[in-house]
Amino acid sequence: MATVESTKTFEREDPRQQYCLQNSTSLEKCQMDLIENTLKHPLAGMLGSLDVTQFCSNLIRLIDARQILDVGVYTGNSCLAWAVASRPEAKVLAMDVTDQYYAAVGKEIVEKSGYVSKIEFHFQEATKTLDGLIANDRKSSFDFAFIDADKINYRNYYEKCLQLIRSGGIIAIDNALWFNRVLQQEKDASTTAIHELNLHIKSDQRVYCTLLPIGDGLMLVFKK
Ligand SMILES: C[S@@+](CC[C@H](N)C(=O)[O-])C[C@H]1O[C@@H](n2cnc3c(N)ncnc32)[C@H](O)[C@@H]1O
Repeated sequence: MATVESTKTFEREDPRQQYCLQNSTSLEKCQMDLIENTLKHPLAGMLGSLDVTQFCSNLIRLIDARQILDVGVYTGNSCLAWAVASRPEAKVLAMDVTDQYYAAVGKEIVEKSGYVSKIEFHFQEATKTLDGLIANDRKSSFDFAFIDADKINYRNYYEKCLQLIRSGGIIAIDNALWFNRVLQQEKDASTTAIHELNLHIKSDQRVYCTLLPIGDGLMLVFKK
């Protein structure tokens, strides 16, 4: 097993963060290989924070999630992590508007990892994939959802995932602090979308929530 290393600049530069990662469960070699390959990609900043990926893997283990939604594949870091963390018969439905990053960086590693049969990829607009699942009677049939795609659509992803998740299931929303921009007075469109979703979730009577300051902020939503 490879040791957990940091991926984001703010993780690499913070000794406290380093210590936490070094004393958390290690990732499998296929995950570390995928991370290393992704760090060479020009858009490596899109790679999920390691502490978030690691923590969500343990949530998946905790609730024994078997039907998992992954909104935003990029090179495959998050969907591979959910496939590793879940039991062999579990399925991860991974969606992205494009397969270009996955095809160029992650595909070969994921296909050799032994976990690829657990992942079903849908490369099109994520709202279309989620609407298709809702129309196909998959409401309340998923245990865990990870939202990490375009921020402007976060509210749409949240509402659709909430329909698809069962009572007692979890929705994890990444980048909930958006590099602390949610704290600033002036907000661009993505920051406003994230901030308004945080406020909406906080007052949403259908769920309990905790906004954690790990990675770039992780909003955890527990469906009542
Ligand atoms: C931050 S990256 C995902 C990172 C990944 N979850 C990880 O852990 O490394 C965001 C991804 O969302 C995808 N995306 C952007 N707009 C989208 C849309 N409308 N529908 C689906 N995916 C979209 C991008 O192509 C990109 O791959």
